[in-house]
Amino acid sequence: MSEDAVKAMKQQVGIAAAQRVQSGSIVGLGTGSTTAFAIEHLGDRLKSGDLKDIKGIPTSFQASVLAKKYGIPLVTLDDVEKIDIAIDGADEVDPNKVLIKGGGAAHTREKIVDSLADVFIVVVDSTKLVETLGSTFPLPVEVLPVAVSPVTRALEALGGKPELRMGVKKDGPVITDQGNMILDVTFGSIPNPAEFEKTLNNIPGVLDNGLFVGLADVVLVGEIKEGQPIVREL
Ligand SMILES: O=C(CO)[C@H](O)[C@H](O)COP(=O)(O)O
Repeated sequence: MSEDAVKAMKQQVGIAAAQRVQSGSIVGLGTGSTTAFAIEHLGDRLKSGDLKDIKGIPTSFQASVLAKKYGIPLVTLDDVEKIDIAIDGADEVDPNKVLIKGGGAAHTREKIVDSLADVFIVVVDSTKLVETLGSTFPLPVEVLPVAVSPVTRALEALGGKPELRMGVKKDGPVITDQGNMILDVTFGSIPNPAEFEKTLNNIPGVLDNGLFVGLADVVLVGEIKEGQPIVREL
């Protein structure tokens, strides 16, 4: 599939999710290129007056920068008791709406925000749909820098092949918004994600992993049909 086609699907699905936000809502703002289209569209709706009085809770510096660019007022988790709706992308989605996230190294904060939302909408293009999790994308695990070596060994003992994520246009490892590091772990497949999510998070030094189990309420999928981007619900 061409880059332009993937971008068109991401844009369409981002816009579709932003259309579901109602005035007065507290909105969790996810991270990534698909959510960026949703944030932009929320800004457009605020500007046109179609949407009023929303407040965003960003899941990363990226989301916060985009929200400011598009005029979305921001609040923190200390300011609100609940989040009405969260919109976030994913790297893999299985038929049970279980996700792998963390391609943007933001999954720890994303899980906090997405799990607090009354409605969590996942926005993906059709290339993200898989039968078995872990088959196309390694599982990101956020790790305290001092624990990278022991956590690497623990992940290997669980059958994974961990690789320290390295920066692009930066020498050395990727440092997350929280000051930690990311191990991208290839498992080949993850047949029991609910149990595995807990097993991984029990390793001392692991902050959180990219498995999102039982959190997604709605998955919107961007597809190309007869040459045009369309959106359907999984
Ligand atoms: O989990 C994420 C960031 O940590 C992203 O939502 C995920 O990587 C999808 O990104 P994109 O929309 O750019 O494909």
